[in-house]
Amino acid sequence: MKILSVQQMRMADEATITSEKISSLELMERAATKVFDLLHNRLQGTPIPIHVFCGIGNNGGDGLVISRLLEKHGYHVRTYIVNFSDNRSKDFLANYDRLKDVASEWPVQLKSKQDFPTLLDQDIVIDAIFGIGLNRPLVPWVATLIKHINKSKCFTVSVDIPSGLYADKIPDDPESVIYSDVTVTFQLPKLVFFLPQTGIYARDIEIVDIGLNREFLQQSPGIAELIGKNEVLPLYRSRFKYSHKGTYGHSVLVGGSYGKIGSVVLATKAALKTGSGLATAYVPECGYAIVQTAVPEAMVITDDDDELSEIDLDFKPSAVGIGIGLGTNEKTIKALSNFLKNNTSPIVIDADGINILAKHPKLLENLTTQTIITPHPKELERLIGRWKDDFDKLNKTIEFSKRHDCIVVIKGANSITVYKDQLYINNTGNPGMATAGSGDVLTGIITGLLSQGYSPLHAAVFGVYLHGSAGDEAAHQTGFEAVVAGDIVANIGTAFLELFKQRSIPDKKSS
Ligand SMILES: NC(=O)C1=CN([C@@H]2O[C@H](COP(=O)(O)OP(=O)(O)OC[C@H]3O[C@@H](n4cnc5c(N)ncnc54)[C@H](OP(=O)(O)O)[C@@H]3O)[C@@H](O)[C@H]2O)[C@@H](O)CC1
Ligand SMILES: Nc1ncnc2c1ncn2[C@@H]1O[C@H](COP(=O)(O)OP(=O)(O)O)[C@@H](O)[C@H]1O
Ligand SMILES: [K+]
Repeated sequence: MKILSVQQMRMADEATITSEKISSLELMERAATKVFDLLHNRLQGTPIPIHVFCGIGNNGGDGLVISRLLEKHGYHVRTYIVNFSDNRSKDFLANYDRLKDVASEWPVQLKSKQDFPTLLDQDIVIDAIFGIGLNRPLVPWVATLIKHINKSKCFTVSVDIPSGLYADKIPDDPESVIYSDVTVTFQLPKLVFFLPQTGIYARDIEIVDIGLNREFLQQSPGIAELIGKNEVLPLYRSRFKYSHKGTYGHSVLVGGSYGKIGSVVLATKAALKTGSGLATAYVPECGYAIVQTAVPEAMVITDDDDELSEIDLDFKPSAVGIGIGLGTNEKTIKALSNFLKNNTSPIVIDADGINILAKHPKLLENLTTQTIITPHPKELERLIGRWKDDFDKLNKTIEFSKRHDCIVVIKGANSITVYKDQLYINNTGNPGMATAGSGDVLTGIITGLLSQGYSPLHAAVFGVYLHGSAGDEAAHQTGFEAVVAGDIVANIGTAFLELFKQRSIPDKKSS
């Protein structure tokens, strides 16, 4: 699913209004009705007090439509107008008039702190103060109103975007943004919902289709792509009946040091479980018995040291995953450096491999095109330097990717794969995956996909998706806390099966 910029969203609005020959007021009615339907569906007429806070722009206009529909359906509604400006939008005013016809109570005008209502814990708040039109810092009393709403324990539903959150930059004051329980967003998700600094405000997202012009949406380049099942299914390459293990490539996992051989075990298992035809672990001598015992399906090549001092292969691997548990001593740096100079196989670099690149940036010149680098935030910082905020982080990563023609997977809750200007935001995974060795499994999965002939970009995007999906399955079985990296490996198969699962249709009652 595409993610558009604010300007592109506004253009999509216009394109819809023109092509359908409808007014913006009708589009507002359509959008807000979708929010009402969702609420009504969940509340089923429950007489809970609902406080609808409306700004004076089109987000506020949506709020007024929602208030009117709630009133019509007998809900206990109180509407507030947050008068942060006299510049009321045309569609806000039209809906203001329409609300007055049905409202049992006149909307309450808020102009300062003295006007704030008391909110009880069990009440519901609809947040329609600011939408994607927020373009400057809040005046102090509106910031205080947002804090007042946050302080209450009301269940808060934000319309389109939590108020106080810019769609395209981080907030001026992190405390002056609505922490919404559910954000009902129009047509497409917003980039800020998936960044660590801003995703915290939109805990749960519901995307409602408001019928924006399909042609425009398809043609619009977007600023990022949200990766879900629909996006990865076309990437999947099926296996042929007359294939053999050679068809699916030979993965080589290079890494490990004394006390860190487990990382290579996890990655090697993951490569095999992802479908690599053959897998070889290249480890120091101390890892020999461990890998042979833990992964009998794999072959092992050793270096006669406790840390790798040479990486010498007498065959060309289909794919290489390198850096896991590697250590960063001088002889290992030399070994990696020599290896990268001569390597022409598709490659994933992780962990200490990244740390070595960060310390010796000259090595970046020797990377094969579209090398995949999979840093966690600390490793990324070593690689690209400090960033001001999450947007700066993305820009610096884009810059790095362009400069070195590499694919960078920024790992985290929503891992983001960056290739030049393109951002792919992953939507699988869970906090149970914040556990030792989880990243080693990802390296193995991506290597396994590369070995089967997936292009580097597809291997990265699909691999990150599968990894998260396997983690979701693991968490489903054990709960977040008990997930260990081995459970993610064990569920890679289920993650593949899940791709082809049809949604179950409820059984028809037998007559
Ligand atoms: N896109 C879609 O598909 C559809 C969109 N729809 C809805 O429209 C929403 C966007 O509406 P919007 O453009 O009227 O802006 P909104 O967020 O209501 O802000 C109001 C105005 O406030 C101003 N302002 C900004 N910052 C300020 C500040 N700090 N303090 C004071 N004032 C400030 C600024 O105006 P300015 O003063 O700069 O002229 C701004 O325009 C969108 O999120 C969705 O809910 C649907 O109805 C239909 C389908
Ligand atoms: N809260 C989270 N939600 C989803 N995925 C997560 C979360 N925390 C970590 N992960 C995933 O787990 C992996 C952790 O990688 P990494 O930090 O390199 O672990 P390790 O070095 O222990 O192998 C990444 O793929 C990351 O995206
Ligand atoms: K809002």
